[in-house]
Amino acid sequence: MATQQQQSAIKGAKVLMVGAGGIGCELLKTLALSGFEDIHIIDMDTIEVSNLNRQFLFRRSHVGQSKAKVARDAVLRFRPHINIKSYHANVKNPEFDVDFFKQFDVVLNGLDNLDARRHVNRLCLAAEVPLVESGTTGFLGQVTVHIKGKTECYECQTKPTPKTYPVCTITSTPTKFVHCIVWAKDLLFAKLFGDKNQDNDLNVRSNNSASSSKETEDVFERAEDEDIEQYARKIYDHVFGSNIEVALSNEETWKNRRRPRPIYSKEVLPESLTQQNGSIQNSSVTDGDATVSAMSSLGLKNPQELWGLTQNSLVFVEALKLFFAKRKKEIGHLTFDKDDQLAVEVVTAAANIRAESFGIPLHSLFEAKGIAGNIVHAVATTNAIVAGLIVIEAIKVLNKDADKFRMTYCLEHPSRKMLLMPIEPYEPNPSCYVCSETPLVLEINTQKSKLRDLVDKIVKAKLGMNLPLIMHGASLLYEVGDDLDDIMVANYNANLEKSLSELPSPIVNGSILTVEDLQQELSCKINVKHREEFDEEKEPEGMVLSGWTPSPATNGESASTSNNDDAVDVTEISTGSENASKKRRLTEIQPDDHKKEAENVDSGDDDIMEIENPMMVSKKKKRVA
Ligand SMILES: Nc1ncnc2c1ncn2[C@@H]1O[C@H](COP(=O)(O)OP(=O)(O)OP(=O)(O)O)[C@@H](O)[C@H]1O
Ligand SMILES: [Zn+2]
Repeated sequence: MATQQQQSAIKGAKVLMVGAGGIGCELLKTLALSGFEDIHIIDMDTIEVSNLNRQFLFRRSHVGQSKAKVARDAVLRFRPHINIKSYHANVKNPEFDVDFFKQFDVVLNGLDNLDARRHVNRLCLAAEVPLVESGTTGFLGQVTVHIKGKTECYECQTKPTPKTYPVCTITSTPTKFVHCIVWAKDLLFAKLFGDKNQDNDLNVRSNNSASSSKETEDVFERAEDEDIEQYARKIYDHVFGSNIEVALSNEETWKNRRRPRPIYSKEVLPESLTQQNGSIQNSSVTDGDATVSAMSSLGLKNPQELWGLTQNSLVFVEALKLFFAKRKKEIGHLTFDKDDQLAVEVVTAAANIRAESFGIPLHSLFEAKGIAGNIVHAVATTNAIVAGLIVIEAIKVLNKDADKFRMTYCLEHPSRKMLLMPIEPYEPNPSCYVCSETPLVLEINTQKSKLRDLVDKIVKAKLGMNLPLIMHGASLLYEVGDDLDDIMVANYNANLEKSLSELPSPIVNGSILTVEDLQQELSCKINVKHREEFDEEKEPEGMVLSGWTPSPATNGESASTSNNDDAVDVTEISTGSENASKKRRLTEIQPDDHKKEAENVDSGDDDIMEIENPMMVSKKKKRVA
């Protein structure tokens, strides 16, 4: 039960919730039932059918409507007297500036992406408003409190980078199904349907020795009048047959490895598929229809069924045929999307054929889709627990109970009989470029790299700036904004195409840049070091940003350990219980105190729990005094 003091703090508080999805729905309900009376919600999305299983404020009739508004209306039905204001908008929009954030006593995040989390972190720091950050992945959950100057900010720690695989494992020596999925998605699918000019490590040249031309043909180019099925078979034979033979010819590679088996379409498919079930002539789809499916045109119904080599080969050829017959206009512009059925079919079938070739167990479309789309199925109970923890921390923030703040992990398996693991928050990282003044160091070839490279690869991608401004000494080299006149825009555009050393105020070795984001009110300094060469494999961006040193890892343990070996380029998932218990020992918290807190969140479900990943990092820092 909340004390009198807590109750009045809750009643008088003005809170901002960002995100009205899985966590957000639970959070809004819990806030309202806990006595909060002034709640603002920002969410940019509309409701989808797939949200309904866990975002319980929404019903089928709401599909297509604003999440923020429907969530508001649903809660007002059982708490009509409170004030809830909804914004169907992106939190990165300029109207949500520092002054907007300043009106709140606390900000509560229920987001699902790093970009928006970083943005809100910066606005909370600039506005000096406490932030309670949260995330869930399946059974894993995490809640953290961030208060400027007192605790670490959301960006004090480097976030686990997406899992990557060595190129040669993907192109030549896969040993796991996930390697086949990455190959099918990032190389084959990209080559077939993506931007033709993109770099691609797939061998696309025909090794037909009869071809005399020096520039051997790109097998993936389809001649205007080429029969679609023949084209699909040609691709099949090239990527699963002759490319494997080429790889096999390098004996060194296979000395200590199992040799793959080349597979050709004629071995597994009948001579002509046109009479088969699944001929596209029989399908009734309309041109450009994004719902076309090779599975349905082949009469395959169950996505959880394990297909053999022949079925996968049929799906592969049929899906290619459908892409060229029904979605031709999109070819050349597509990127893999887990919600695009035909794309998932191509990737599943191709990954399975490759897996067969390399002696790797095959997977169903359902499983392959999960791996390709980095899908970790959401667990409603984890969201409910996390929402409860957010409210507990928000109440402590409002009561200024700094010594009671906890970051809490939801565990999958009990650790010391606890499923919720509270850790004392850490103090700010003195070398964090976001909440301290530490300069960054950028190694770059100042003669070759353009200002555009710096803006895209560093300022936007790495520093997460939204409306950047770049200054060198007194010279303004670049800025973005609505109030710029045409001459300024033309100047900045011209600057973007210049190499750094050719700019009106040349950036050379030793230059110090000031980079600012006016909306986030974030400013940082970058010390430039000229470097001639970069390692293409290790430093593919051709520049290296450093100087932002994360605090040292705990006992040499890595930043996080994946518990989902099949997760592809997804932020790695930490094995929650293990990491949290290590942290717990470090921080020497008193179990009883925190157990009480944990028990305040009535999970009602002993089976659940692990840890959420978005912020899962190992660290050893001093505790907040
Ligand atoms: N920049 C942003 N501005 C406003 N809202 C955002 C922003 N980024 C993400 N969100 C919202 O955060 C919510 C996150 O909720 P959740 O993780 O449950 O995702 P979801 O999209 O509802 O579910 P799923 O991805 O599993 O289909 C979403 O409703 C999303 O619209
Ligand atoms: Zn920080």
